[in-house]
Amino acid sequence: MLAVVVLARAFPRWFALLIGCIVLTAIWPAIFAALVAHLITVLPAAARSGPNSPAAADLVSALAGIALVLAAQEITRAAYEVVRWALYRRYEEHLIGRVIRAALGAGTLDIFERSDLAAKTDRAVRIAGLEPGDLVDGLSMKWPLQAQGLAAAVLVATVSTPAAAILGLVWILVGNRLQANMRRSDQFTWEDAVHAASYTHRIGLRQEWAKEVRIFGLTGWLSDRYGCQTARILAELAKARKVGQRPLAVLLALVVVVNAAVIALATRSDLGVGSVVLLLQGMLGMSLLADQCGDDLIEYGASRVPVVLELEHLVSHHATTHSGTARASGRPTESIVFEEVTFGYPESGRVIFDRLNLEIRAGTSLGIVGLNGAGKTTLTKLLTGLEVPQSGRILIDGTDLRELDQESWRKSVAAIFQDFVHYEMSARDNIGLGAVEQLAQPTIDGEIERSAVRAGADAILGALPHGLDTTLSPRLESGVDLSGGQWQRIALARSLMAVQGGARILVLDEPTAQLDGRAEADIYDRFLDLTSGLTSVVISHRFSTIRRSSRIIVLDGGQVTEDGSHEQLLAADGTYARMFRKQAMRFSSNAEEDIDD
Ligand SMILES: Nc1ncnc2c1ncn2[C@@H]1O[C@H](COP(=O)(O)OP(=O)(O)OP(=O)(O)O)[C@@H](O)[C@H]1O
Repeated sequence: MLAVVVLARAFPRWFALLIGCIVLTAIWPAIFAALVAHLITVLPAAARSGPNSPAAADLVSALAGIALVLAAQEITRAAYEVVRWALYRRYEEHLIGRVIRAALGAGTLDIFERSDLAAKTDRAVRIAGLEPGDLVDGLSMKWPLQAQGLAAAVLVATVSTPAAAILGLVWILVGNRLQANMRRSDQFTWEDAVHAASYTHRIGLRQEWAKEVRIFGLTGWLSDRYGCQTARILAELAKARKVGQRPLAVLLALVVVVNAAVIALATRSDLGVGSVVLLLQGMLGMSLLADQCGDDLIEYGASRVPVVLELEHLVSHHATTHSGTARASGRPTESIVFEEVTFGYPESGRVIFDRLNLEIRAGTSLGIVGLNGAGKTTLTKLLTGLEVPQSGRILIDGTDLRELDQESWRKSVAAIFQDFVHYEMSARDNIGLGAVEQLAQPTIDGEIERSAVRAGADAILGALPHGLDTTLSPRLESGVDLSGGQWQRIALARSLMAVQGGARILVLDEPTAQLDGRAEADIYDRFLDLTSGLTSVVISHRFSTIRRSSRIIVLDGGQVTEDGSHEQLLAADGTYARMFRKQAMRFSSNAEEDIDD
């Protein structure tokens, strides 16, 4: 019912049209039955009294009426299909759009990380997108049949009201029992078991997992596991279906008895032939009151709505606690200050930063060094507002980040993380999404090409078979794949688009790890040039990259343990100097040159 209310409120006019079509779909067969009964009644008199008699005229009118009803039925059916399809598409777009808006509206990553929110988010994202339009299809199947069943009951009532009432009651009881049986069997199948089985089969089929699945020889294991999971679903289904069969059998026996009783009474009474025909047609039609056609689709489609509403509720509550209204564009002009910032990921129990203090002057470049897990990425997530400190403040030109409007703050920040997205879209979109509001402008291709040149990605674009229109995915028709290093240059070009679009802070979290040392050095030389005047934060395990930053900090144990230029840190002869020397030795022996201890 809730899902129907959501549907009707979202598209009141289309919903009203659907109801109109359903009512017509039910009315035409009832009128048809009444006309046939009338035809049978007048037929003998018309045959007796000749072609010019009133009875013959009556017969012709009945025939014309039948022809009109048949035509009207076809027209209604065609209109019904148009309305059903339009409502289906609109509703799908509406509900999936609500999930996307809710998931993105959260702003921070809490909805994926906090256990009380993550499970609900995952469920909503997983379930809500799965053909919510089935609700419309189900209603479009079920309601016309129910309406036809009701119209048939009216026909029976014109002959005998008690017969209509008793038959109606019995058929409704049968319908309810069938529905209860179906619900019981669906409860098991729709949710987690199906999800688990579908995850298993996806492991075997996803391209990004294909190498590992083959190398570890998982094929047999996966198909066995999938087979077991499916067999379990089917066994549970069969078990669930057995329950409730006995009361159903009793009800069906009652249907036979009541129908037989009504027919016996009708043959004994002095009903005319027309009334008997009407009664029989009505009795036949009343069985539609118990029809289950469309029920599973309705259940399936309607089950999407509560999870979407729940996600919206959670996110709206959460979003208001984390977003302010102060304008962020143009900031920072002075500084970013971490003041006594304490942060740990929800659920982990581990404190990553304990009263961290750090000032980043606007317009400077900061390099961050630290061992794996020291909190480098976490620091940039706090800076970009993706995570919120448990205590302490992050001040942007003296204003608490929480007081800034988060949407405009995000526009001020361009960040490329280690796990940046490989969009299965055109090269144009892959770069242009850095400044999404410019994507529709006619000058966008020129801007994209400029960013590509700056990121050293122009040669990659030049080699694409359809230029910027080429889809960067081998999975899609005429799409191409890129190497890890080529993807990184594309991602860099995207971040430079964001800078062109007005971003004042650029965060690069090791997006060049797959480039060779020389290519990386080349990119960073350009990068520092291009970002001079902007605030940039670079995380890298390579000293050849990090040493180019005017200021470098070492993160250790949730604190800044060293702070200075490359030369100053070498002179201080601390952790940085030790790590640098170790890497320099490896580098000179042509080995891996990552920061590692
Ligand atoms: N979403 C998360 N939920 C829980 N713990 C997390 C999450 N992300 C990171 N962590 C943990 O927080 C700590 C800091 O992680 P972070 O990614 O910031 O380190 P890092 O210095 O960037 O490491 P690396 O050099 O390996 O990239 C690690 O112990 C990590 O396991």
